[in-house]
Amino acid sequence: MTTFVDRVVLHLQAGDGGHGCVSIHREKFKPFGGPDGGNGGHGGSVSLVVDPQVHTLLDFHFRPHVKAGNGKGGAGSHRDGANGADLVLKVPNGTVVQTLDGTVLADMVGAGTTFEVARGGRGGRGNAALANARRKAPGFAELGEPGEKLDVVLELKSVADVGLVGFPSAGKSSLISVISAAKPKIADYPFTTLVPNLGVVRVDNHTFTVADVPGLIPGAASGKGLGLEFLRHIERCAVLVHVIDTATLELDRDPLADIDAIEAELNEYGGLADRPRLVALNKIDIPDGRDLAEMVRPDLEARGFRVFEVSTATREGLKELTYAMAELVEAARAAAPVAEPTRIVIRPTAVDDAGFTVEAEPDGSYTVRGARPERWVRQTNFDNDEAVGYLADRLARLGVEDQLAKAGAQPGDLVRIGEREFDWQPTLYAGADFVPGVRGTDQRLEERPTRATAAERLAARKARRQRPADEIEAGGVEADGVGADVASGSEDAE
Ligand SMILES: Nc1nc2c(ncn2[C@@H]2O[C@H](COP(=O)(O)OP(=O)(O)OP(=O)(O)O)[C@@H](O)[C@H]2O)c(=O)[nH]1
Ligand SMILES: [Mg+2]
Repeated sequence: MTTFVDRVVLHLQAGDGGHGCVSIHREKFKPFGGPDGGNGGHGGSVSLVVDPQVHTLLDFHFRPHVKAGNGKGGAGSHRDGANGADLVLKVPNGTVVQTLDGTVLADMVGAGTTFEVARGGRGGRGNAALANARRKAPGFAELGEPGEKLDVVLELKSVADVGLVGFPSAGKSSLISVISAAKPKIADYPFTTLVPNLGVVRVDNHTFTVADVPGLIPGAASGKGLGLEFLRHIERCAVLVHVIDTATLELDRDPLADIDAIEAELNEYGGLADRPRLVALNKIDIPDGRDLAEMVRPDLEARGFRVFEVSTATREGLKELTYAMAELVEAARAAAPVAEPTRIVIRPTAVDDAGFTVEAEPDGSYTVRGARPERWVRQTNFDNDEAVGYLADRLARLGVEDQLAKAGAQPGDLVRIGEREFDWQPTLYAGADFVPGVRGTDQRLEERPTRATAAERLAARKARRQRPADEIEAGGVEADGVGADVASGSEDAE
């Protein structure tokens, strides 16, 4: 059995970043070589790209779990880990990418359009990269970040100039097969077409695309039959053509009733009222059909439709119909902006990428939100005290501690950053990595001298600078630059 696949749920997992390595260079007679732990490789990301050769989402239906490669860990002797392999998935033109709750992430139109859906985790820096003038041999490295993991819905909305609409078996697929090179399945049972067919039609020097979509039945707009799938494809067509079966044997159907039923569904789906429409009365090669077509023609014209009597079997009337299609398509193109060129969909970066927020929760705890603090927490190996100290320094330097204090946090309060919870113990000074004790431990965990925070020291320094010149002269030599604040570096811009 064929499955209708133009909507799939994909489970994506970008690659994890490799861990950074802790290593110290060893050489004979050089017991204290420098740190030489390499960085972890970045995790591979998952991207989608529009490929004109791909027409359905069927492949994803059979393979909904998608994972990009992990980055390799760093190693000693400054060896960086390899990056994980990126994964590029080919999708049909007109694929809409949504989250499970319906937020549109990307609307992929135009060959080559690319969208990075899941970003790989960053590789952790090795201890060589974390070393600086004061922290000469870090006893820790950063962890690799986990890759993004998310579920998305891919939905195909065909992009065609003309959409053929009509009841099942009206002859839509037959029509596209005779006016274009498309060779869809044609059969005398309803719902033969399950996946939309696109055809390219050339009339003189005009070229346009036509979409043959599944048949429509009353109730389609509320999901009956293949209704919504059908309507989704019509949404992007500039021109609609009603294909009507004039020779149906069903007693309760006639061309006027069919058009009413389909218009009612289009109307209920909404947003399609402005599309120009044509009516193709099909199967006039059958005598009863021709009679009926001639009978209803005046009624349809009275309603404002341009009517064409056609037969896909004998090809009668097709030339006039395709000319009229071309005319409407040209008019629609003239009215609409130029077709979108190939473009790259840029992932919207989180607004607060640079900053962070501190929020007091009703239960008395505090939550810190922000891309950087959350990433730093993910990169921290909590089994290593030195790494934890380094995290504390970074957070203090970013101003997280000051904001927590401002928000009213008291020592011992619960603070949440990303997926971690901490008992808040204010770090009393930042940039304190200059007293290496035992490797992998942080001295500050044992002793907590009461000293000014980084911000307080900065303010004090500014105040000193701003003192009038004469006062400084009178006051003698200023001990500028000497004091606790030498330590606050800026090596962690990242
Ligand atoms: N006699 C005659 N039969 C036709 C004509 N056009 C289509 N048919 C027949 O009508 C039947 C249905 O045709 P399709 O083209 O599959 O109809 P459809 O509208 O695509 O149907 P669904 O895909 O089920 O929605 C087939 O048996 C065709 O051979 C025509 O002009 N004359
Ligand atoms: Mg069909």
